[in-house]
Amino acid sequence: MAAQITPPSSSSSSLAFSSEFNVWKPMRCCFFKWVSQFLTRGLLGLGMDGSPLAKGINPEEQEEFFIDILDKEEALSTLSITVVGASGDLAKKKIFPALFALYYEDCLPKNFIVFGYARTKLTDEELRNIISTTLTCRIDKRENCKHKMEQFLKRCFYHSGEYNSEENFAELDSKLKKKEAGKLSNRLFYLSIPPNIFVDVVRCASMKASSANGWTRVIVEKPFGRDSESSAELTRCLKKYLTEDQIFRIDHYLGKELVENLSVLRFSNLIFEPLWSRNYIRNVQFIFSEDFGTEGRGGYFDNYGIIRDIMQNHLLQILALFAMETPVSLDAEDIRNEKVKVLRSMKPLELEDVIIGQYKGHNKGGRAYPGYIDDSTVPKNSITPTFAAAALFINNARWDGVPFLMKAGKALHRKRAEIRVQFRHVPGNLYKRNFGTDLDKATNELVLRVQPDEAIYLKINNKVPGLGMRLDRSDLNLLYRARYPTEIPDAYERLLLDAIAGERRLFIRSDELDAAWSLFTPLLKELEAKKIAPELYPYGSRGPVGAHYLAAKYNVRWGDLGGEDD
Ligand SMILES: NC(=O)C1=CN([C@@H]2O[C@H](COP(=O)(O)OP(=O)(O)OC[C@H]3O[C@@H](n4cnc5c(N)ncnc54)[C@H](OP(=O)(O)O)[C@@H]3O)[C@@H](O)[C@H]2O)C=CC1
Ligand SMILES: O=C1O[C@H](COP(=O)(O)O)[C@@H](O)[C@H](O)[C@H]1O
Repeated sequence: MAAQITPPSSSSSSLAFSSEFNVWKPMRCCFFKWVSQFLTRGLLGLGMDGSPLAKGINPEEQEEFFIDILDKEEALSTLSITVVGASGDLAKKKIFPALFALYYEDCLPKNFIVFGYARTKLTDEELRNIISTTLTCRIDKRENCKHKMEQFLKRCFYHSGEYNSEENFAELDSKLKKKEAGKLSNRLFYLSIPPNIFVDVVRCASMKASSANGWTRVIVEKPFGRDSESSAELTRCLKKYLTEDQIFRIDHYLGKELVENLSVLRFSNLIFEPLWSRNYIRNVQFIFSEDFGTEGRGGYFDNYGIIRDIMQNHLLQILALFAMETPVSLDAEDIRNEKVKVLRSMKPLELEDVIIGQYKGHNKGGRAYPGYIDDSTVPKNSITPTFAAAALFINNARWDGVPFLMKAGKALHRKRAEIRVQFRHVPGNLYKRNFGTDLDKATNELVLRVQPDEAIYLKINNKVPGLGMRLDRSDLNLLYRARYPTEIPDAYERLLLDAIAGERRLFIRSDELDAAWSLFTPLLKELEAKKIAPELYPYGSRGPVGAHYLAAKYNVRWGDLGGEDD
């Protein structure tokens, strides 16, 4: 009987010995052990003669043997990544730098090329000049950085074309083919473009620039529609040209280190999982704040607003991961099945459980900060929310009655994203009288600070050292920069690597998307139909007071506003 193999828990558990296994370096570094375990204990265990194991050679020789196979396979295949919308903000700010970081870390296959595609007329050299300004060696004081950048830029090319022109995509295809030089070609398209042209690009790319002999995948950026109907329509149109397996809907919050760690924390530590329910948890808070406004993205933002921009996707995805039942395995489908179940167990949001706000101009320290409607790309009478707070509930046995609060806002007093878990009071607490009247302040709180300054800390009650019996609140604090010397990779690096590996765990499946929209669509329609005016809050403030009333309605205090840097 073949021995049981446990796939690695990191990003490529779905890699199997299929055609996808046309081998590149990250698999070597990250999964070599698993690969060799599989081969030696699996295939070889089934009695393949001539194997290194059968020949009785040592582990180093085995490793060399497999690396040799991987090298041979790698030499025969290519990866072409086309960034559609290469002239845009996201491409420059995130995608090219993430690709370079992967290259620097030796995580891209030996044969890879990157193509920028957009309408703007640029030469290869001009694209290289533009992107070179945003490439950085992620980790300080790295050797060879300049040389690596030059090598990376030599692999970057540009093709100018219209987004709805099959002819222009056929030209791209010819250029790709030339560079791929007859090897097995895998092609990844990253749609870093406004959503109104997603379908045109997918149509042209799939018809004229799909790989003829390898895989073709498309990373789709948000927004995935504005509501249930438009999202379903987008999915329907994308599926005319692509299968669900080819579509990688990206939510970059799922690629953040602390979000990735949420499941590890919960499922690999005995102390958390037993507490993870209504029996011990009083409420959970998902908080996103930025200390800047829509600067430059007002045109896009005004059509969406903060609920669609942050809550319906980033915060809801984290909530689903937080609240899901234990998945059968770490496989993408098992995890996404559990997330869908949570989303489908939730009550759609109602107006009375939501408050919205919009930032207004404010003078501080002799500086004038503009209001949202001062943005030249925003209509003067806009009532689009730049802040929202909401209370959500999961109607299942684990979470019945527990408020899940979300808060998201732009132009607030600081930049922060965190998950806060507030626990119940200690029943019959022996030290009750030491806490004064405010027992809520004495409950435990677990905080996962997603950014900045990643940390996990647990607020506990502790005796102040000394002869008396005075208690205070202290933190058991896992501050990442103090504990881990390595730089944390950007979310886009992780997600790009996963898309290349065919790992779908951190991408949104279409039924997840439908369930997410079902929760928010009725509310969004009501807000728009009733033209509900947002509560104004000053740029750089802590947001509208309405958020406090909403929390108070459910006996909750926002954990991020507790003082002492919370
Ligand atoms: N920027 C960000 O921080 C984030 C962006 N996103 C999403 O990523 C995608 C890309 O974002 P971003 O780079 O900011 O977008 P941009 O507005 O910068 O657009 C990207 C490129 O698309 C082309 N383009 C822009 N508007 C139009 C239009 N109306 N019709 C046709 N082409 C157009 C332009 O290229 P050209 O004129 O050369 O063809 C532009 O350089 C969007 O879907 C956005 O929602 C998601 C998260 C964060
Ligand atoms: O998706 C989006 O995210 C960014 C915030 O991302 P972060 O990784 O910098 O926290 C937000 O500014 C933008 O409005 C939104 O579209």
